[in-house]
Amino acid sequence: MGAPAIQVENLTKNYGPVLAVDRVSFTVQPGELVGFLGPNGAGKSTCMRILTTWLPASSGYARLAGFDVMYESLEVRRRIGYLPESIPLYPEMRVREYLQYRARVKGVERSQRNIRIDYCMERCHIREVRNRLLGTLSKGYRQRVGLADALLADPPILILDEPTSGLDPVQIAETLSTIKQLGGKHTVLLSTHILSEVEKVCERVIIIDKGRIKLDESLRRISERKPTYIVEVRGPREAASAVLRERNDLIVLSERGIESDLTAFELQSRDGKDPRETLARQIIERGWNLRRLDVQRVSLEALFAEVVLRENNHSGSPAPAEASSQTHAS
Ligand SMILES: Nc1ncnc2c1ncn2[C@@H]1O[C@H](COP(=O)(O)OP(=O)(O)OP(=O)(O)O)[C@@H](O)[C@H]1O
Repeated sequence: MGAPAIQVENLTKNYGPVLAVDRVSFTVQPGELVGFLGPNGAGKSTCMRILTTWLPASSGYARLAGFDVMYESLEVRRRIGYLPESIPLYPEMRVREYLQYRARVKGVERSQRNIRIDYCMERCHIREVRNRLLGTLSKGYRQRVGLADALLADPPILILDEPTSGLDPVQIAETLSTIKQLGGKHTVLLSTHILSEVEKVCERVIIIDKGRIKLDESLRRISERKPTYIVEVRGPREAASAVLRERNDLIVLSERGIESDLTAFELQSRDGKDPRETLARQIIERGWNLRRLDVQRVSLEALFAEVVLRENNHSGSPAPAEASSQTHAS
């Protein structure tokens, strides 16, 4: 295998007394589509600015396509497309004119310029605004012009800082589908606040909080993590607890009284086998009632809650285990 597309080693950034990025290390292989997730102020934009050579690190290093961001910044810039969080556009320029200017700056061959511009406008759904002044565009269209700009020179690596910010739901769906199609051919590092976007588009997630990496795992492995079984039994609590704890194939993660004779248990299977049917039989055979028996798969939301929210929330309330359709991390 050649050089990783992105290699980050002990990257640290201080803004005066503020430690924004704290010894961050990760590697992204060519063609991977990685979600970079974290609450506000986690350090995502700072990392992305360092990776795109716009900001020097205080210590540590990063290499993109094998080139050092600090000492070989021109080589790095040639190989990346960057969509910053706020896009600096020239308000008096028209969309197509702006992309022509950007294609020139990026050194796209003259004979290829119009082909690339048309392709990127099509991909980013901005053909209909190609003659509009940038200053008159909505935030959603500005964002998509920024994405088209990032794609212009067909760079192998795309660094996208909140590409769906300001878009309406239809535009979000279109942009996510565009980004998904870019994976494989391009390496994509995508920062977002929205967990469901990562689930829809990415193969892997890196969660950063307070400048430190809290999780770096593929979504497939997350989905393969052992599920939790929720059982609510109406019957004598001590006896019900003893029956569940006697089973060698189960781990009782928690036990909580809901009413005087109603108890909720959180269980995990030791051997990976689904224990629901045997559990139901045991409970019914003893003449108790089974009010609830379900399985909760590990979701990104639950993991996010575990690694970020629980630590920040000193109330100690347990993390929710089920994903909602769209959850904002901040
Ligand atoms: N120029 C700066 N000067 C001082 N502190 C800064 C500067 N830029 C960012 N910070 C601080 O560094 C930390 C990380 O900020 P950063 O913008 O990288 O986080 P983020 O994860 O991108 O957040 P958001 O999602 O809100 O954009 C925050 O505490 C922020 O206040």
